[in-house]
Amino acid sequence: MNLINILQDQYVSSRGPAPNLITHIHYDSRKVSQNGCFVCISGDNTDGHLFIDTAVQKGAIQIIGDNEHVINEQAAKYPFVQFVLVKNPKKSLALYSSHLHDHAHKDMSLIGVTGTQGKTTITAYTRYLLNGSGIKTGSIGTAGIWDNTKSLSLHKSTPTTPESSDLHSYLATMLTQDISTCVMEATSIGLDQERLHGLHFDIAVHSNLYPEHLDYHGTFEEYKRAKLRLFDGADVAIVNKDDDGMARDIITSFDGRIWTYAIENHAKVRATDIEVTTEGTYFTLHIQKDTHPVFIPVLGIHNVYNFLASLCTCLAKGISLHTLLPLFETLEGPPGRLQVVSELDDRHMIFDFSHTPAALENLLETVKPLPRNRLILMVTGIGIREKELRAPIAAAVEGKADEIVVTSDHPGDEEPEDVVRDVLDGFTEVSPHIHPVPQRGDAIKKAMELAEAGDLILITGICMEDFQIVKGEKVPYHDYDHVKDFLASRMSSVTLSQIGCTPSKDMCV
Ligand SMILES: CC(=O)N[C@H]1[C@@H](OP(=O)(O)OP(=O)(O)OC[C@H]2O[C@@H](n3ccc(=O)[nH]c3=O)[C@H](O)[C@@H]2O)O[C@H](CO)[C@@H](O)[C@@H]1O[C@H](C)C(=O)N[C@@H](C)C(=O)N[C@H](CCC(=O)O)C(=O)O
Ligand SMILES: Nc1ncnc2c1ncn2[C@@H]1O[C@H](COP(=O)(O)OP(=O)(O)OP(=O)(O)O)[C@@H](O)[C@H]1O
Repeated sequence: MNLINILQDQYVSSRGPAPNLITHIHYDSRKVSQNGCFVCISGDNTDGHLFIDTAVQKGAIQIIGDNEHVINEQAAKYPFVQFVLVKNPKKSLALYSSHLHDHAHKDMSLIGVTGTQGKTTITAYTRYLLNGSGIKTGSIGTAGIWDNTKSLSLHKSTPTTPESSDLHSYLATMLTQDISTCVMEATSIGLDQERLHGLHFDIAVHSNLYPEHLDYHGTFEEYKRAKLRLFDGADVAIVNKDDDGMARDIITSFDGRIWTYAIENHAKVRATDIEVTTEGTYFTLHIQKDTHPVFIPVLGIHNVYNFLASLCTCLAKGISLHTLLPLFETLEGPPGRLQVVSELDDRHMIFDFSHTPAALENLLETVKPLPRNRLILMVTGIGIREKELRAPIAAAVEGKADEIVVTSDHPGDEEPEDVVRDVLDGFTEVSPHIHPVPQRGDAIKKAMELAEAGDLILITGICMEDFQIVKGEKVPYHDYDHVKDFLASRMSSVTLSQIGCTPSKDMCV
């Protein structure tokens, strides 16, 4: 085992016997087992160097860290274990993980997507368009780990950009399925924590940049700096010219080829004459001097931006517009992002992931132009996190819908009634049009009961997975089951037609 080959410039020195075989690598002592390598990472709460004893007890035969004093001390205590001193444990974790997975990423084309909003959607659109063009493409991000056809049931240790040890194993899994391209979300936190260290991106995609995660990054400039790292060394940059946040920074510093897209400004690829309907969005697509009328079955101007980013990515990959054009009208987004689930006779129903006051305000702006009668809105307080957002959620939506159903999502250790009460506290007035319904499934039915002909039912919340977290347990749960139950009980014959998604269990749960 040549540590310099594996750890490259991160290697400093080593002590103790070189292991014959390392079977796995982990940054959490609790997850290490026989013949493993444990990487000590200094975090926000604690320091991995404190858990070397546990890792050795669990079977670690190699320890990597950057605290020379602790590494030397522990090497004397455990002479049968190899201790490796490195410059940066997170970069070392990435390089070592790549080695353990035979550098699968080098046999794949990687596309990274970064920005404050739109990453999940751009990732899903790109995956759809590339697969439709005959390029076997997987994806990694908030919507899960996907091969070219389905979501894979692989464990995720982070919400969006995986730790490098997981990331390399996902890529290796994809390669065994002959997947040649992977499109992945690159979050500022993931980039900052070196989860993508050592990967080469053929294409780096930018959506937009607004202040977010400032508690983590400290300043907007640091947040931007983290995002810009995706573009270091990439061959092609896809840039949203309408974004004031970081478009200029990329354009002025990027060395490779640049594809720009925009709605407001001049760009290589542009959309004009946008018309949003309940079925989807019509616009004129401009690619340099050529124009094409286009329909995509998704809603919202922001999704036109996301589509343009994905289209540029495909064009930059060398796919012809001729190949892509027929795919537009069946474009599929990620589950629960303005997902038009069904036309219930003469009513409309949309699921959206919005669960913060800002996202709900955005969502309500987006659906404003849609032709409809009344708006029936379901909002949720979340039990397992963001308790402080419950009352502000009420403030964000008060007076903006005809009927508001308030419910709970992932109640966790709390009673759903208490979660709902916290949301209700945020309304300034008591109203017969505000309906507290603590159980999420019952709340969906209530929203459907309230709707009449021509009404739009907007179901929001984070319940995109197939479970609810209740008292520490993952309880199986699907929103769509409640839609179906309601329809079965109330309607003799209904056509559920999908726009922008395939009817499936993972569609709206
Ligand atoms: C806030 C944040 O980024 N946390 C990450 C960070 O955790 P931390 O600094 O709190 O770690 P810590 O608890 O101090 O522990 C330090 C080290 O000791 C280890 N440890 C700890 C206890 C023990 O008994 N044994 C042991 O080995 C820990 O595994 C860790 O390696 O370092 C850990 C190890 O590298 C990460 O797994 C962890 O991500 C957690 C899971 C997470 O959820 N992060 C979120 C915020 C995140 O990354 N989100 C973004 C999306 C953001 C967006 O929405 O845009 C993402 O890309 O997923
Ligand atoms: N291009 C965009 N511009 C502005 N807002 C957007 C854009 N794309 C999506 N949004 C808004 O952000 C929400 C989340 O979209 P999406 O999941 O694609 O973004 P994301 O960057 O992956 O965020 P997250 O990591 O929180 O999932 C959408 O429901 C929509 O309200």
